[in-house]
Amino acid sequence: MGSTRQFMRILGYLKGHELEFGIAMILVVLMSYTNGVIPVLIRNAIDKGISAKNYDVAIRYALLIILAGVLNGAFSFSARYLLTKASQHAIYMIRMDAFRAIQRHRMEFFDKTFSGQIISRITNDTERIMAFLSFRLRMLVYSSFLILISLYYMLRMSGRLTLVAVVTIIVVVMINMTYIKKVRPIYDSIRHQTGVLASLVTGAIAGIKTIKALAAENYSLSKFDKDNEKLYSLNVKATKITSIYGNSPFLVLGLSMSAMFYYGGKGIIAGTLTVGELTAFLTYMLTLMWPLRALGFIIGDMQRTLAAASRLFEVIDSAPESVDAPDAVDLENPRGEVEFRNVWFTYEATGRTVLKGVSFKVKPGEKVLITGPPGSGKSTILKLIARLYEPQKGEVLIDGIDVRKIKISSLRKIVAYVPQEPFIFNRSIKENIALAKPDASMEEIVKAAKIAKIHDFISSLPKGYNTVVGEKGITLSGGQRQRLALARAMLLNPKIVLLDDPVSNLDLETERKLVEDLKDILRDKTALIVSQRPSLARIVDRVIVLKDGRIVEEGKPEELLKRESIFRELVGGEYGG
Ligand SMILES: Nc1ncnc2c1ncn2[C@@H]1O[C@H](COP(=O)(O)OP(=O)(O)OP(=O)(O)O)[C@@H](O)[C@H]1O
Repeated sequence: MGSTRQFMRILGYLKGHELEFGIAMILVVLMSYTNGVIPVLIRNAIDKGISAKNYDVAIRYALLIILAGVLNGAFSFSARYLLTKASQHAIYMIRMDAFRAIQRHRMEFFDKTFSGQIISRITNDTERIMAFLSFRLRMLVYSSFLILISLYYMLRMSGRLTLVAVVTIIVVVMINMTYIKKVRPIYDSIRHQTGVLASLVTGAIAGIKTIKALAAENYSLSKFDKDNEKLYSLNVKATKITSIYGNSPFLVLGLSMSAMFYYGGKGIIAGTLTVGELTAFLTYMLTLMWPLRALGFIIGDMQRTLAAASRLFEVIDSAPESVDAPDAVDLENPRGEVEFRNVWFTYEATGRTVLKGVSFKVKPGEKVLITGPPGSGKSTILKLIARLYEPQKGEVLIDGIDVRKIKISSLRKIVAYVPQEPFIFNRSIKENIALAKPDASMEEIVKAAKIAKIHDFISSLPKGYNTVVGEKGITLSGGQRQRLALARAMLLNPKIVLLDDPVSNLDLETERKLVEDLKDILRDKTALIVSQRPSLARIVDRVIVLKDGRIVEEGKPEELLKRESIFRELVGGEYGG
């Protein structure tokens, strides 16, 4: 039942190309006919032409055989073209749907799902559906009709020989289905193992500096060797099964042809069968061999195509339709006030409660430093304001409105969130800055870069804003990455800025400069900065100290430093320098 639904849903993606698909299927049926009729033509050529010594008739049938072959080729070419075109379009639509759905998914989905699995949905699973629509379905229809047409003509010639053919058909299809069942898990392991090797190589390349620095090449090599060996053994195993099962249908064919010779020969001697008819039977067996093997393969593999479809559709269906609540509002002219009211939060992936009744209020334009030991929940606070996650209990409010009631498009303009390790895409600097507003003018981009104080650096590059950064472009230093991320955040002129550890991994001098500039960058903005670095305390109005998901201290930095405080302990003697 579920399978039929998946199947119909796949076919549904052919919308707009139904005519091409329909014509292609008719052509496939015609293909089966032109192929299935050839043995009959051969029979006639022999019986009515050669045996009757009527060469004109023999030549006429020979020409008809050629015509059938030419038509078969033309039908095959057109059907393949039309089907591939229609199914490529269907796959294009499925991929778009899947990608759109993936983007709509909540952060919890990415916490729980391996990225490799998501990639596999969009690549392997769609490929499988594609193969089904363009190739397997064609083969299924072609083989089924060819078998039916052949059986029809065979039955008209000899019931006994047809019985031999039917037994052969059943045995060959069953051998191929068994083969697929046996070899499938091995091919799955091969695919998995190839993935393992690929990720080992990726890891080794990404971590090449560390590997070389630690002289860990041999360890890396022996790990690779072990997995490579596993892949080798699996391939040998698969080849063994393929050799056995790949050849046994020919043995069955040989036996059945011998049976046909036996019964057919007897028939010819008794005058109940003609030489042409026996030749036609033997030709049918040879013609059917390939379609029979394909049929076994397709039937054996059908369930997997449907499983791939159901995995893919699940990713599509489980994505929320819209992140906006029906009564969500646009927040015009925000003041920039942030408030947490008794917020409790647990990450679904681990079930750990990381915020336990957090309440605080940040006034418009106020700058707050959130500090505390590692893992105390500081970054989580920022993620809740940006609504990457939602609290299970309590409320996060902006200007007194629950963030869940603010349209996400509006929230993204008001709140700029710069994560701890901002991702730099392998594109131009211009595109990297304009991520949140791809149609931003050059003026806006330059303005944002100037605010983040990275304009001078960009201008000094030979290709300026068109310089490609990231993996295959120039490599940015830690400070430059942070500033690029800040420029990206400033582009929409947000009222609230959330900075997650902006100075981690920076050397002291770069840190000093960035902190100094942040004073300017954050002017007129509400800012929440997560950091354990004391330098940032100099530019904030207030400090919130978090420990184990609870606020344990709050106050002006200079006041906290004067008295015995956790903050003073955390900062030690570093503050003020
Ligand atoms: N996506 C996630 N899924 C599950 N657990 C998470 C996730 N993100 C963070 N955590 C866990 O939640 C706890 C709080 O994390 P958070 O990043 O908020 O702490 P933090 O105080 O910012 O830490 P640090 O200073 O080390 O960055 C940590 O124990 C962390 O391991």
